[in-house]
Amino acid sequence: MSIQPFSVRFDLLAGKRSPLCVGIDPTAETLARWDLPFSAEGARVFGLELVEAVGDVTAVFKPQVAYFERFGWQGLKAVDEVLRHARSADALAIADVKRMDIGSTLEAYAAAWLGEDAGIRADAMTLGAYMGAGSLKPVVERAAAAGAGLFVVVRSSNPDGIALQNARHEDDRTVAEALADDIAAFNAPRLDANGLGPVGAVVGATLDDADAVLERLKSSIVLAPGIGAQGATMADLKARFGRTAARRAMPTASRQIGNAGPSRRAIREVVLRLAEEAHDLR
Ligand SMILES: O=C(O)c1cc(=O)[nH]c(=O)n1[C@@H]1O[C@H](COP(=O)(O)O)[C@@H](O)[C@H]1O
Repeated sequence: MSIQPFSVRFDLLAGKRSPLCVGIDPTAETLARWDLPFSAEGARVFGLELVEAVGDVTAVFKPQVAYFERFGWQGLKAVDEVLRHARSADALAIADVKRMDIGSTLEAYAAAWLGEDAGIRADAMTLGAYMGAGSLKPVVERAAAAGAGLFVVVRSSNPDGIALQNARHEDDRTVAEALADDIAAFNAPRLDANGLGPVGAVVGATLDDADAVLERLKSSIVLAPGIGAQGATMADLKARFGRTAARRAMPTASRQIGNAGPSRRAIREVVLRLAEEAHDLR
Protein backbone atom coordinates (compact mmCIF):
# COMPACT_ATOMS: atom_id res chain seq x y z
CA MET A 1 0.00 0.00 0.00
CA SER A 2 1.47 3.34 -0.94
CA ILE A 3 1.83 5.83 1.85
CA GLN A 4 0.07 9.20 1.65
CA PRO A 5 2.24 12.26 1.04
CA PHE A 6 3.74 13.89 4.12
CA SER A 7 1.80 17.11 3.42
CA VAL A 8 -1.52 15.22 3.48
CA ARG A 9 -0.65 13.33 6.65
CA PHE A 10 0.41 16.58 8.31
CA ASP A 11 -2.74 18.40 7.28
CA LEU A 12 -4.99 15.67 8.73
CA LEU A 13 -3.08 15.46 11.99
CA ALA A 14 -2.69 19.22 12.37
CA GLY A 15 -6.46 19.58 12.00
CA LYS A 16 -7.16 16.86 14.56
CA ARG A 17 -4.41 17.79 17.04
CA SER A 18 -2.57 21.02 16.20
CA PRO A 19 0.22 22.05 13.82
CA LEU A 20 2.65 22.39 16.75
CA CYS A 21 5.90 20.48 16.39
CA VAL A 22 7.43 19.35 19.68
CA GLY A 23 11.22 19.57 19.46
CA ILE A 24 13.20 16.89 21.28
CA ASP A 25 16.50 18.54 22.22
CA PRO A 26 18.29 16.73 25.06
CA THR A 27 20.75 19.54 25.74
CA ALA A 28 23.24 19.17 28.61
CA GLU A 29 21.27 21.78 30.59
CA THR A 30 17.94 20.07 30.08
CA LEU A 31 19.30 16.62 30.96
CA ALA A 32 20.77 18.08 34.18
CA ARG A 33 17.45 19.73 34.98
CA TRP A 34 15.74 16.37 34.56
CA ASP A 35 18.37 14.66 36.69
CA LEU A 36 19.22 12.42 33.76
CA PRO A 37 22.76 11.29 32.89
CA PHE A 38 24.63 13.13 30.14
CA SER A 39 24.68 10.03 27.95
CA ALA A 40 22.82 8.22 25.19
CA GLU A 41 20.66 6.65 27.87
CA GLY A 42 19.77 10.08 29.28
CA ALA A 43 18.88 11.36 25.79
CA ARG A 44 16.85 8.20 25.11
CA VAL A 45 14.82 8.49 28.32
CA PHE A 46 14.24 12.21 27.73
CA GLY A 47 12.91 11.59 24.20
CA LEU A 48 10.70 8.67 25.18
CA GLU A 49 9.28 10.61 28.14
CA LEU A 50 8.30 13.57 25.94
CA VAL A 51 6.47 11.22 23.59
CA GLU A 52 4.76 9.50 26.53
CA ALA A 53 3.70 12.87 27.97
CA VAL A 54 2.19 14.39 24.83
CA GLY A 55 2.22 11.80 22.03
CA ASP A 56 -1.58 11.69 21.90
CA VAL A 57 -1.96 15.44 21.39
CA THR A 58 1.07 16.16 19.20
CA ALA A 59 1.07 16.02 15.40
CA VAL A 60 4.83 16.22 14.96
CA PHE A 61 7.97 15.50 16.96
CA LYS A 62 11.37 16.73 15.86
CA PRO A 63 14.35 15.15 17.57
CA GLN A 64 17.47 17.27 17.07
CA VAL A 65 19.81 14.47 16.02
CA ALA A 66 22.96 16.37 17.03
CA TYR A 67 22.09 15.92 20.70
CA PHE A 68 21.96 12.14 20.16
CA GLU A 69 24.76 11.78 17.62
CA ARG A 70 27.29 13.21 20.04
CA PHE A 71 26.97 10.00 22.06
CA GLY A 72 28.11 7.86 19.12
CA TRP A 73 26.33 4.72 17.99
CA GLN A 74 24.45 4.43 21.25
CA GLY A 75 23.06 7.92 20.60
CA LEU A 76 21.95 6.92 17.10
CA LYS A 77 20.30 3.81 18.54
CA ALA A 78 18.54 6.06 21.05
CA VAL A 79 17.24 8.47 18.41
CA ASP A 80 16.04 5.49 16.35
CA GLU A 81 14.01 4.35 19.35
CA VAL A 82 12.62 7.84 19.94
CA LEU A 83 11.59 8.18 16.28
CA ARG A 84 9.88 4.77 16.41
CA HIS A 85 8.07 5.72 19.59
CA ALA A 86 6.84 9.01 18.08
CA ARG A 87 5.62 7.22 14.95
CA SER A 88 3.88 4.56 17.03
CA ALA A 89 1.94 7.36 18.75
CA ASP A 90 0.59 8.14 15.25
CA ALA A 91 2.60 11.34 15.19
CA LEU A 92 4.96 12.39 12.41
CA ALA A 93 8.67 12.38 13.16
CA ILE A 94 11.14 14.80 11.62
CA ALA A 95 14.84 13.96 11.87
CA ASP A 96 16.49 17.34 12.37
CA VAL A 97 19.83 16.58 10.72
CA LYS A 98 20.37 19.60 8.39
CA ARG A 99 22.19 17.49 5.81
CA MET A 100 23.89 19.11 2.82
CA ASP A 101 26.19 17.74 0.10
CA ILE A 102 26.51 17.04 -3.62
CA GLY A 103 23.44 15.29 -5.00
CA SER A 104 24.86 11.75 -5.09
CA THR A 105 25.94 11.93 -1.46
CA LEU A 106 22.76 13.65 -0.41
CA GLU A 107 20.90 10.73 -1.93
CA ALA A 108 22.70 8.46 0.56
CA TYR A 109 21.70 10.77 3.41
CA ALA A 110 18.10 10.54 2.23
CA ALA A 111 18.39 6.73 2.19
CA ALA A 112 19.70 6.93 5.75
CA TRP A 113 16.58 8.69 7.04
CA LEU A 114 13.64 8.40 4.61
CA GLY A 115 11.59 5.55 3.23
CA GLU A 116 10.79 1.99 4.26
CA ASP A 117 14.36 0.81 3.77
CA ALA A 118 15.92 3.75 5.66
CA GLY A 119 18.74 3.03 8.09
CA ILE A 120 16.88 5.04 10.73
CA ARG A 121 13.39 5.93 9.59
CA ALA A 122 11.79 9.35 9.94
CA ASP A 123 8.81 10.86 8.12
CA ALA A 124 10.83 13.91 7.12
CA MET A 125 14.31 15.39 7.44
CA THR A 126 15.88 18.84 7.45
CA LEU A 127 18.39 19.97 4.81
CA GLY A 128 20.72 22.83 3.98
CA ALA A 129 21.02 24.13 0.42
CA TYR A 130 24.36 25.93 0.29
CA MET A 131 25.62 23.41 -2.29
CA GLY A 132 22.94 24.54 -4.71
CA ALA A 133 19.29 23.74 -5.15
CA GLY A 134 20.22 21.22 -7.88
CA SER A 135 21.96 19.09 -5.25
CA LEU A 136 18.56 18.52 -3.62
CA LYS A 137 17.07 16.80 -6.70
CA PRO A 138 17.74 13.15 -5.73
CA VAL A 139 16.43 13.77 -2.21
CA VAL A 140 13.26 15.34 -3.55
CA GLU A 141 12.70 12.33 -5.78
CA ARG A 142 13.24 9.89 -2.92
CA ALA A 143 11.01 11.88 -0.57
CA ALA A 144 8.21 12.13 -3.11
CA ALA A 145 8.37 8.39 -3.85
CA ALA A 146 8.42 7.52 -0.13
CA GLY A 147 5.63 9.92 0.93
CA ALA A 148 8.24 11.69 3.04
CA GLY A 149 8.79 15.38 3.66
CA LEU A 150 11.80 17.68 3.43
CA PHE A 151 12.46 20.93 5.22
CA VAL A 152 15.07 23.11 3.55
CA VAL A 153 16.49 25.99 5.57
CA VAL A 154 15.54 29.16 3.70
CA ARG A 155 15.67 31.82 6.45
CA SER A 156 17.09 30.56 9.72
CA SER A 157 15.93 31.81 13.10
CA ASN A 158 19.40 32.89 14.25
CA PRO A 159 20.72 36.38 13.43
CA ASP A 160 24.00 34.91 12.10
CA GLY A 161 22.23 33.78 8.93
CA ILE A 162 20.92 37.17 7.85
CA ALA A 163 23.86 38.47 5.77
CA LEU A 164 24.29 35.23 3.84
CA GLN A 165 20.59 34.55 3.26
CA ASN A 166 19.77 38.14 2.32
CA ALA A 167 22.73 38.59 -0.06
CA ARG A 168 21.48 39.55 -3.53
CA HIS A 169 21.80 37.80 -6.86
CA GLU A 170 22.36 39.86 -10.01
CA ASP A 171 18.61 39.65 -10.72
CA ASP A 172 18.01 41.37 -7.36
CA ARG A 173 16.46 38.36 -5.65
CA THR A 174 18.02 37.48 -2.33
CA VAL A 175 19.67 34.08 -1.95
CA ALA A 176 16.71 33.04 0.22
CA GLU A 177 14.15 34.28 -2.34
CA ALA A 178 15.89 32.41 -5.15
CA LEU A 179 15.95 29.25 -3.04
CA ALA A 180 12.24 29.69 -2.27
CA ASP A 181 11.61 29.86 -6.04
CA ASP A 182 13.63 26.66 -6.53
CA ILE A 183 11.57 24.95 -3.82
CA ALA A 184 8.34 26.03 -5.52
CA ALA A 185 9.67 24.60 -8.81
CA PHE A 186 10.44 21.25 -7.13
CA ASN A 187 6.93 21.13 -5.68
CA ALA A 188 5.05 22.24 -8.80
CA PRO A 189 4.70 18.80 -10.45
CA ARG A 190 4.02 17.07 -7.12
CA LEU A 191 1.22 19.05 -5.48
CA ASP A 192 -1.43 17.45 -3.27
CA ALA A 193 -5.10 18.47 -3.27
CA ASN A 194 -4.29 21.41 -0.99
CA GLY A 195 -1.58 22.67 -3.33
CA LEU A 196 1.27 21.54 -1.10
CA GLY A 197 4.34 19.61 -2.21
CA PRO A 198 6.92 17.43 -0.43
CA VAL A 199 9.49 20.21 -0.07
CA GLY A 200 8.85 22.32 2.98
CA ALA A 201 10.94 25.23 4.16
CA VAL A 202 12.40 26.48 7.40
CA VAL A 203 11.67 30.14 8.13
CA GLY A 204 12.38 31.46 11.62
CA ALA A 205 9.48 32.76 13.69
CA THR A 206 11.95 35.40 14.89
CA LEU A 207 12.17 37.23 11.54
CA ASP A 208 10.50 40.52 10.70
CA ASP A 209 11.48 40.52 7.04
CA ALA A 210 10.38 37.12 5.71
CA ASP A 211 7.37 38.30 3.64
CA ALA A 212 9.06 37.98 0.28
CA VAL A 213 10.15 34.38 0.88
CA LEU A 214 6.84 33.35 2.43
CA GLU A 215 5.05 34.79 -0.60
CA ARG A 216 7.13 32.45 -2.80
CA LEU A 217 6.63 29.41 -0.55
CA LYS A 218 2.92 28.93 -1.20
CA SER A 219 3.38 25.20 -1.89
CA SER A 220 5.42 24.54 1.25
CA ILE A 221 4.71 23.65 4.83
CA VAL A 222 6.82 26.14 6.76
CA LEU A 223 8.65 24.84 9.80
CA ALA A 224 8.99 27.87 12.09
CA PRO A 225 11.58 27.55 14.86
CA GLY A 226 12.39 30.27 17.35
CA ILE A 227 9.34 29.99 19.61
CA GLY A 228 10.16 30.15 23.32
CA ALA A 229 13.90 30.00 24.09
CA GLN A 230 14.82 32.18 21.08
CA GLY A 231 12.28 34.81 22.05
CA ALA A 232 9.37 34.52 19.60
CA THR A 233 5.79 33.86 20.66
CA MET A 234 2.98 32.29 18.65
CA ALA A 235 1.40 35.77 18.41
CA ASP A 236 4.65 37.08 16.90
CA LEU A 237 4.57 34.30 14.37
CA LYS A 238 1.01 35.14 13.39
CA ALA A 239 1.84 38.84 13.03
CA ARG A 240 5.06 38.20 11.12
CA PHE A 241 3.78 35.47 8.80
CA GLY A 242 0.39 37.01 8.07
CA ARG A 243 -2.83 35.06 7.84
CA THR A 244 -2.09 33.03 4.71
CA ALA A 245 1.41 31.87 5.57
CA ALA A 246 0.49 31.23 9.20
CA ARG A 247 -2.01 28.64 7.96
CA ARG A 248 0.82 26.64 6.42
CA ALA A 249 3.11 27.05 9.41
CA MET A 250 4.41 24.30 11.65
CA PRO A 251 5.64 26.22 14.70
CA THR A 252 8.22 24.39 16.75
CA ALA A 253 9.66 24.79 20.24
CA SER A 254 12.23 22.61 21.99
CA ARG A 255 13.76 24.00 25.19
CA GLN A 256 10.55 25.74 26.25
CA ILE A 257 8.90 22.33 26.35
CA GLY A 258 11.81 20.19 27.55
CA ASN A 259 12.63 22.56 30.37
CA ALA A 260 9.06 22.35 31.69
CA GLY A 261 9.83 18.72 32.64
CA PRO A 262 10.45 16.23 33.99
CA SER A 263 6.89 16.33 35.34
CA ARG A 264 4.64 14.89 32.62
CA ARG A 265 1.82 17.08 33.82
CA ALA A 266 3.91 20.25 33.50
CA ILE A 267 5.08 19.26 30.01
CA ARG A 268 1.52 18.57 28.98
CA GLU A 269 0.36 21.93 30.27
CA VAL A 270 2.92 23.82 28.19
CA VAL A 271 2.29 21.72 25.10
CA LEU A 272 -1.49 22.02 25.33
CA ARG A 273 -1.21 25.78 25.66
CA LEU A 274 1.16 26.07 22.70
CA ALA A 275 -0.95 23.60 20.71
CA GLU A 276 -4.06 25.69 21.25
CA GLU A 277 -2.25 28.85 20.19
CA ALA A 278 -0.88 27.02 17.15
CA HIS A 279 -4.33 25.74 16.29
CA ASP A 280 -5.54 29.33 16.09
CA LEU A 281 -3.10 29.97 13.25
CA ARG A 282 -5.14 27.77 10.91
O1 LIG B 1 15.60 23.36 11.43
C1 LIG B 1 15.41 23.71 12.59
O2 LIG B 1 14.64 23.11 13.31
C2 LIG B 1 16.03 24.97 13.04
C3 LIG B 1 16.26 25.94 12.09
C4 LIG B 1 16.55 27.25 12.49
O3 LIG B 1 16.62 28.16 11.68
N1 LIG B 1 16.68 27.50 13.82
C5 LIG B 1 16.55 26.53 14.77
O4 LIG B 1 16.63 26.86 15.97
N2 LIG B 1 16.31 25.24 14.39
C6 LIG B 1 16.30 24.13 15.37
O5 LIG B 1 15.14 24.24 16.19
C7 LIG B 1 15.44 23.94 17.55
C8 LIG B 1 15.14 25.18 18.37
O6 LIG B 1 15.24 24.90 19.72
P1 LIG B 1 14.63 25.91 20.82
O7 LIG B 1 15.26 27.23 20.58
O8 LIG B 1 15.05 25.28 22.11
O9 LIG B 1 13.15 25.92 20.63
C9 LIG B 1 16.91 23.50 17.58
O10 LIG B 1 16.96 22.09 17.52
C10 LIG B 1 17.50 24.09 16.33
O11 LIG B 1 18.55 23.30 15.79
